[in-house]
Amino acid sequence: MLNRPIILGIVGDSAAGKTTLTKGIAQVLGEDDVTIICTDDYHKYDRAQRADLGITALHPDCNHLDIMEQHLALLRSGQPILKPVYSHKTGMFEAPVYVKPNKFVIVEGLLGYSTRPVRQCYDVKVYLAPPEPLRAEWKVKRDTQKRGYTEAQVRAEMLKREPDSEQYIRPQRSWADMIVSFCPPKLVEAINGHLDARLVLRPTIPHPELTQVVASDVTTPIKSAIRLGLDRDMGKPVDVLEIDGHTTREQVRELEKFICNEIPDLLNVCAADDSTMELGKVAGTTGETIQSYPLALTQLLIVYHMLKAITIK
Ligand SMILES: Nc1ncnc2c1ncn2[C@@H]1O[C@H](COP(=O)(O)OP(=O)(O)OP(=O)(O)O)[C@@H](O)[C@H]1O
Ligand SMILES: O=C(CO)[C@H](O)[C@H](O)COP(=O)(O)O
Repeated sequence: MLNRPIILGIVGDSAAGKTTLTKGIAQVLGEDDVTIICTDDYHKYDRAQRADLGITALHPDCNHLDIMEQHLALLRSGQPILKPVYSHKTGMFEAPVYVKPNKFVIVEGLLGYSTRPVRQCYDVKVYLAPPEPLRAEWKVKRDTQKRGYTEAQVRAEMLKREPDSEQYIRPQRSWADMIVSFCPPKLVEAINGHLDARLVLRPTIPHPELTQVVASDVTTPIKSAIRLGLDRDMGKPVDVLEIDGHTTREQVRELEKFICNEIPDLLNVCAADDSTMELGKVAGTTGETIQSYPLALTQLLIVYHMLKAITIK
C-alpha cells in the first residue's frame, strides 16, 4: 500500500472544464481528502505585465514551470509547499499560501504535462478536449461573468492565443491516459439538453474490462446509448467509450455497478440513491448546476483509477 498521495492531472485549454470536473471528482472522493492545485498560480507575469510583453498565459515562458515541477514532486512525496497565488479577480498575485497534500491531490491547469519531470508526478493523467466552438462558448460565459472581460475582449484573446494553443496546449493530449470530450449531442433523441461524453482510453493504465458490460459499437444492430469501440488517437490505437446524453438511469446503472464492484471504496458511491447522489452533479464555475449521466460515468471512471492507483503502485 502507498503512503504518499495519489496525484491526478487534469489538463486542457482555458475553459475546457478543468475546474468544474475537478470539483466533481473532489466531491466524490470527499473534499476533506483532496488537495486541489490550479497551475494558473504559477504564472510568471500578472495580467498587465502579460499585456505589456505581448505574451499569453499559455506560453511556457509565461509560467514558472520549474517551480511547478519542484512543488509537484514535493507534494507527491507528501511534503508541504508554499504555493504562489494568482487572482483571476484582480489579475494580480497575492500572498503565497501553505499547502500540504491530502490523501489525493488534483492538479489542474494549462501546462501540466509540458515537461517530462512534471509528467512523472502523476498517477492518472486526464486531458479535456471539448469541441472548440463549445469551449469558446464556455470561455465567453465564464470570463464575462467571473473575470471582468467583455465578450469582444475574450474573442480577441482567444484569437491571439490560438498559435500557443496549437503549439503548447493541444500536443499535451498525447501524454494523457484518458481524454474526455463533452460534446453537443448529434442525435434527435437528445431532447434533455445533456451533453454526450466521448472518453478515449489509452492502454497506459489498466482500464476496467468494460467489454463485459458495454456493447461494442460494431456488434449491436441498434445503436446503444453507451458504446465501446476501437479507434486511433494521435496515430495510436485506443478504446473509445461513448455515452450519449440521453442515456437512461437503467443503462448507466449496470456499468456503474460493474465499475464499483471492482473497488470496495466505490461501493458506497454506487449504493447512494439518486436523491442523495453527488455523482454526476457539479456546480459549474459560473454557478449553474451541471448534472448528467455522461458526467457521472466520467467522474466514476476517473475516481476508479485514483483508487486503483493506491493498490497497484
Ligand atoms: N461538463 C460541462 N458541462 C457543461 N458546462 C460546462 C462543463 N464543464 C465546464 N462547463 C462550463 O464551462 C465554463 C468553464 O469551465 P471551467 O471554469 O471549469 O474551465 P477551466 O478549464 O477550469 O478554465 P480555466 O483554465 O480558464 O480556468 C464553466 O463555467 C461552465 O459554465
Ligand atoms: O487561460 C487562463 C486559465 O485560467 C487564464 O486566462 C490565465 O490564467 C490568465 O488569467 P486572467 O485572464 O484572469 O488574467
